[in-house]
Amino acid sequence: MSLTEKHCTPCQGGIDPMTREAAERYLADVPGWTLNDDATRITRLFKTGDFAKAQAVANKAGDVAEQEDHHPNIRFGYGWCEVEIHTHAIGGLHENDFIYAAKVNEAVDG
Ligand SMILES: C[C@H](O)[C@H](O)[C@H]1CNC2=NC(N)=NC(=O)C2=N1
Repeated sequence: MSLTEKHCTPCQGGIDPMTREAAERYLADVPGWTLNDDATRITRLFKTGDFAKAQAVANKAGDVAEQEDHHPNIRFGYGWCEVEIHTHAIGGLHENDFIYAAKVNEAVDG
């Protein structure tokens, strides 16, 4: 099953975040996203060209968050929007983060 066919499941903590090796395998399925230095979060920087398109990306990423009950940090400005996600409950990455990233890609890139 592809990541876009899955749904984020509630994560209450009490489990370990995924390893860097696991995260690197998932990363191959979410083009444009990068892993941070300590493998605890993933980020995608969208270059949009103007403010309205950046705001539209932020809104789409926000809509996916509410649909999936999995919430990113979003920053945007003129010509750019950065979406960053990790699983607060475990202080690192879970499959939910990659499901979220895949759905943002689908919403923004089509
Ligand atoms: C019950 C519900 O799934 C949790 O409160 C969710 C809400 N959204 C969340 N979003 C993120 N990014 N991490 C979480 O641990 C998280 N927890």
